Amino acid sequence: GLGLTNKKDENFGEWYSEVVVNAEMIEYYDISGCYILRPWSIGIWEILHDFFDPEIKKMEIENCYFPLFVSPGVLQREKDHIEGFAPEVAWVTKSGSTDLEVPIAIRPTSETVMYPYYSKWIRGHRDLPLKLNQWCNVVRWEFSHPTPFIRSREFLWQEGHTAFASKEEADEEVLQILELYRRVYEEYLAVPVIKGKKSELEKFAGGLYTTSVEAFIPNTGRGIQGATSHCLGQNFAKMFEINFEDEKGEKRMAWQNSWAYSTRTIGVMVMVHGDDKGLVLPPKVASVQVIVIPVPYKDANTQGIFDACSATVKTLSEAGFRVKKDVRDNYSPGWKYSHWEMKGVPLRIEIGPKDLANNQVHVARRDNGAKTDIPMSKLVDEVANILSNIQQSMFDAAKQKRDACVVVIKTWDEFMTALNKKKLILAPWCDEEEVEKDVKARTKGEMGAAKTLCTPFDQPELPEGTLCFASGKPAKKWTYWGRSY
Ligand SMILES: O=C1CCCN[C@@H]1CCCn1cnc2cc(F)c(Cl)cc2c1=O
Ligand SMILES: [Mg+2]
Repeated sequence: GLGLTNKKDENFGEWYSEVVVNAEMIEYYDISGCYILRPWSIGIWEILHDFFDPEIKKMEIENCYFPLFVSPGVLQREKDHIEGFAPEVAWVTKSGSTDLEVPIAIRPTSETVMYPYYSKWIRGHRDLPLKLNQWCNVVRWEFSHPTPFIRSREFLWQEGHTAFASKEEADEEVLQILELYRRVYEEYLAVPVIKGKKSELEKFAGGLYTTSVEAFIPNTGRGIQGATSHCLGQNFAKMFEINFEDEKGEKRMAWQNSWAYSTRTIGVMVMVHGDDKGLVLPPKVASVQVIVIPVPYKDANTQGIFDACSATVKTLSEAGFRVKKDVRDNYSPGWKYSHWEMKGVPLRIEIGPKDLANNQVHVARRDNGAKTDIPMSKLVDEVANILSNIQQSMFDAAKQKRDACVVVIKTWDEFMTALNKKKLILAPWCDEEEVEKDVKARTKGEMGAAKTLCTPFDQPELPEGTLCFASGKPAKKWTYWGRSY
């Protein structure tokens, strides 16, 4: 039948896999860790792009496209950050039946592809700031459990790579981009996120500091990095000789940032909002916001009903809504209700003989199942109100649920209790790397170790004398901890 066989609160992993397939977002592919992204998910990706791309253009960031392939010499240039990643680099070793002289890597990220050319293009201070972005795919041959959207061997992302004359400019942009990532999650995907700074252990090793927006999946009790905005400092400038002559003729090294969000955003949205009837789409990212379904009854003015459906589609699309009608004659209305509920369409409009007679439509909300009648004369305004109410209430519900998972702790025992109850833990920490490593070692297990997720910019009051939950040393900051993806 049409329904899901797995329940979200019973077996989450199987539920998730079923939803992404039944909602026609994903098709599994014969190469492990790779997935087909069908229109229902690419439609979401396009809507997020259509928000983010104009925003970075306002910041005078330009799009470009660098090659997929990385020559080995260049990849090895960035010693300290790639050595840990080497096993996940995919290589082209042959063309046809002939071995390549030198194997070529496929980009897992594009620093080493782009920065030799940043070095060439940046000579004087007038060449700065250089601000480029690319929308592309990247390949990382990960071995940990693949999950559609969340962890795949190939994924789509945007990667921004910017270079400035001063640290101040770089610092400012890091936070501007992070705010855009917050908006992607909170204003579009209706997913609450926490803005913060990564610890020294969790940050991008090649950079100076890493900021991120952190989401949380209540069902698994795991945090997930939603998007990331790094200040690279002058580390890559040193390595790739990206320097410039300043106004005084002094030779200076550029200050750089890099930042990305990926198709992982879509998976987080599915996990947070989905229910036992399938996907639940926030209206702002729904490629179909309203589905119109005719409910003919015997021969009661069937043509009139179909005409009313067409008129409703016309009125709503002219008002700027993304609306479709499902007039297929080989499916019953009931089948169509389940089908479009599975696909998560925020609002269903039904038109039957009674609706026709009363010059009204009957609507059903996907998020809370509420049903009501709307006079045709008020169609546009009512649909607008309902869709914006759905968007807001989905965010509010997700935020309430996430906040209910947060536990503030002071001691190790409280930490372990909260961890085993799948909570998002806010703890006072001495900010020492050795202590973080120690917590990882002490919480190792098949569920994965606990780690820091971020140190939130929004710091609660830290009373004098508060001690670190793990080391007993004086605490320096409140930090979010938990298991993660
Ligand atoms: O997160 C971002 C934003 C967009 C541009 N890149 C940075 C850092 C990416 C870290 N990272 C992440 N994964 C990697 C995997 C690899 F195989 C290799 Cl060789 C390198 C890396 C790697 O540097
Ligand atoms: Mg990785």
